[in-house]
Amino acid sequence: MTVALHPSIDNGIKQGSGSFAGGTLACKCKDHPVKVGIKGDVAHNHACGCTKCWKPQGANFSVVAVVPRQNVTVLENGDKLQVVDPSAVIQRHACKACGTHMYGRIENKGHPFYGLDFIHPELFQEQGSQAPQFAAFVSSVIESGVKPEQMAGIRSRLKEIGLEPYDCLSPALMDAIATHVAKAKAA
Ligand SMILES: N[C@@H](CCC(=O)N[C@@H](CSCO)C(=O)NCC(=O)O)C(=O)O
Ligand SMILES: [Zn+2]
Ligand SMILES: [Zn+2]
Repeated sequence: MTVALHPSIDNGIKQGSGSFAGGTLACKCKDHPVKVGIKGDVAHNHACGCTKCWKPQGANFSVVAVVPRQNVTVLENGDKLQVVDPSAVIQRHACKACGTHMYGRIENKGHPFYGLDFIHPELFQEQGSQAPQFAAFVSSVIESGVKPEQMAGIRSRLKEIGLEPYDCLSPALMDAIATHVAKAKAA
């Protein structure tokens, strides 16, 4: 049996339509689900192995992407949201009843990714948003209980479905962070 990464990618990556206009994220509650509206498509969608990103039951990875914060609007049952860890860089607003993370927001204006919110595209009620592009924080799955000897199988399965595995973010995003830091130092 192949290793379970995440239900939305375990049967292969479904490409986005390229013209996704946005949609509605819904939490897992049957009654009074939290709904969050997203304008436009997501960017930098990736599988994330870190311990902080929300993973559906049984998954070793989350699937998480960014959108401009002004494109995110809580539509329904926002009273059920609470911040999981107020000390984290990404403030993840989760449903108190089912635990689903609805959006993660960076409040530190000096952070390289300030202005972007982190969301989980699998929660869209609509199809066609950007597909995952790479896998990040792969080694971090060990912190959630994966055995080091399972890592070769996990990395080869990620490659098999077309997600290059990285142990932090992708080179493009790491370069963007370093560029931001260099500019901040020079200023
Ligand atoms: N080994 C740690 C890594 C946690 C981590 O740094 N996660 C990244 C990526 S989250 C989405 O890509 C991050 O930026 N975290 C900031 C935050 O979570 O506030 C672990 O696994 O816990
Ligand atoms: Zn819920
Ligand atoms: Zn993460």
